[in-house]
Amino acid sequence: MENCAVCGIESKQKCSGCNLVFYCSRDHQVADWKNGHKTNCKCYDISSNNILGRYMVAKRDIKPGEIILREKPIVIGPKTISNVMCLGCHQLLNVNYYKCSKCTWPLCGKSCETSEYHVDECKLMSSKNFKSSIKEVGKLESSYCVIVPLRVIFMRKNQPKMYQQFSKLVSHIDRRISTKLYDVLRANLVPFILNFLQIPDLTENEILEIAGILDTNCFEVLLTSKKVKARGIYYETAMMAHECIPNTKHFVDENYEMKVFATQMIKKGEMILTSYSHPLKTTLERRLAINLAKCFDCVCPRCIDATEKNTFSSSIKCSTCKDGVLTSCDPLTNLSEWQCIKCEHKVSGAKIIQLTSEIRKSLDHLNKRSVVECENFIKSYKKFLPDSSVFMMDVKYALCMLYGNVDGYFFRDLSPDQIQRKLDLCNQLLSELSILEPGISNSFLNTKFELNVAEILKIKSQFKPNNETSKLIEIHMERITETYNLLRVASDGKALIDNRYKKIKEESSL
Ligand SMILES: C[S@@+](CC[C@H](N)C(=O)[O-])C[C@H]1O[C@@H](n2cnc3c(N)ncnc32)[C@H](O)[C@@H]1O
Repeated sequence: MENCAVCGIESKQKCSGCNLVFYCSRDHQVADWKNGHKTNCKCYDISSNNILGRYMVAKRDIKPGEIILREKPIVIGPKTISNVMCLGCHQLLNVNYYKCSKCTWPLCGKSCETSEYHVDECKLMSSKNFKSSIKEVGKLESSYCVIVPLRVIFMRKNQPKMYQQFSKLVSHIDRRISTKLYDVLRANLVPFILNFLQIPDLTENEILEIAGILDTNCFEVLLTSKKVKARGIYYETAMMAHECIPNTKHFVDENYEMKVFATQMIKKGEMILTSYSHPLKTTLERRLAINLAKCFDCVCPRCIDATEKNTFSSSIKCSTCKDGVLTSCDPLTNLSEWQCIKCEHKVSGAKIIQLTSEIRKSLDHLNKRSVVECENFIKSYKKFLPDSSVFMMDVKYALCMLYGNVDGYFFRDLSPDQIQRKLDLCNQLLSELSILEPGISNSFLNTKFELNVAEILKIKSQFKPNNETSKLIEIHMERITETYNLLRVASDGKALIDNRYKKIKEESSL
């Protein structure tokens, strides 16, 4: 029993937000909320050290699936280089887009001329007689690089407190300033804001600092159902430090609200971590991308371990003994030699980089909607890549989703061999994902969902309906429902999941 935070008497009820403060009654809870608990009601603290800067730490044990925080962006808009998009609602546009009648930037329609995101920039640009040079869709446009910095500059004037918060974020400008991208920004973004828009009381350094903060801290805002592909600053979310095997996942909902949830148990005092990269990239790829985008060298437990927790997910098969796999002799040095764990044959780092970049290119061009192409990829690369390679896992994940869900491979079309193939792929993937993306990540849940789908299809294809098979199907259906409920919490594409769930429910009751 704890004491009520307001009157001190013994109380059982605790705040369901932070689980840390107790109240004797609803009235005292409401009073405390108004009195300041609203801003303190968090399950995390922000700490800092010399290496990470600020980072998030759990104030109490956080269970898998628990929402750690929700927040709206302090600024949102197009990426530095973007496909043609509406500056009002941020959806990608097709050929017949509308041009703002005042500033001529592409919009989805007249209604977005007065969108809260667009009005300030529209007023300023039209007063300067700006004409957008964007002509065609399907091309990446660099002129979008001015929009988010401009929105931050408006924040500086209209919401000074928020801007103060924004300016405390890291920019790594010292490292960025000598890059090609910042040469381009200095030559285009800076004169546009200072000379063309003539915004007063602003220097070149301040503009580049804003760009640096955006590049270091923005999250991708991806809403597949609404065709939105933008970036935004989520202040609290940005406090999470990086590890390549994180303990959280996040997604942005249709109101641009960020939700961060725990994928594993996070014990009191442990860091709350996100990944700035992708789990299905090799160590070299992840470390290079993080260095470029976030300006630090990752030395997390996955990166320093050449075997990546015995998954060998960045490894290449040894062409000498054909039995072992090659791992880097020093995973923190890009050009380090690689050596076979069985025959000790050595290969230069340059050769490994060349081979993996060729495989990456081939994967980037692969049509992941085609079962045949995905199966062919696996066949062709089997001689170079172990089953647990990130490239293989990527394609296997696509296949797990394709069997049963696409034209020519719907439930009724699958042969017993194809059902078994789906089952094997799901099982292989789950054992690897449980190490590289443990807990309730989207890919783990989707694979688990599809594994139980395959189990039901197998039972139905092998046995005549009877009490025993009905019971087995029921067990798998229960597991599917459990996974479906978690998936609905953990992702934004709810319609797609609902559809998959409806289909298997119908199939299992036939
Ligand atoms: C999105 S910010 C995180 C918040 C930031 N630490 C702050 O104080 O505002 C990303 C930056 O945090 C630091 N950081 C995060 N994770 C790190 C890690 N694992 N190792 C080193 N630096 C890290 C790097 O400076 C990185 O560019």
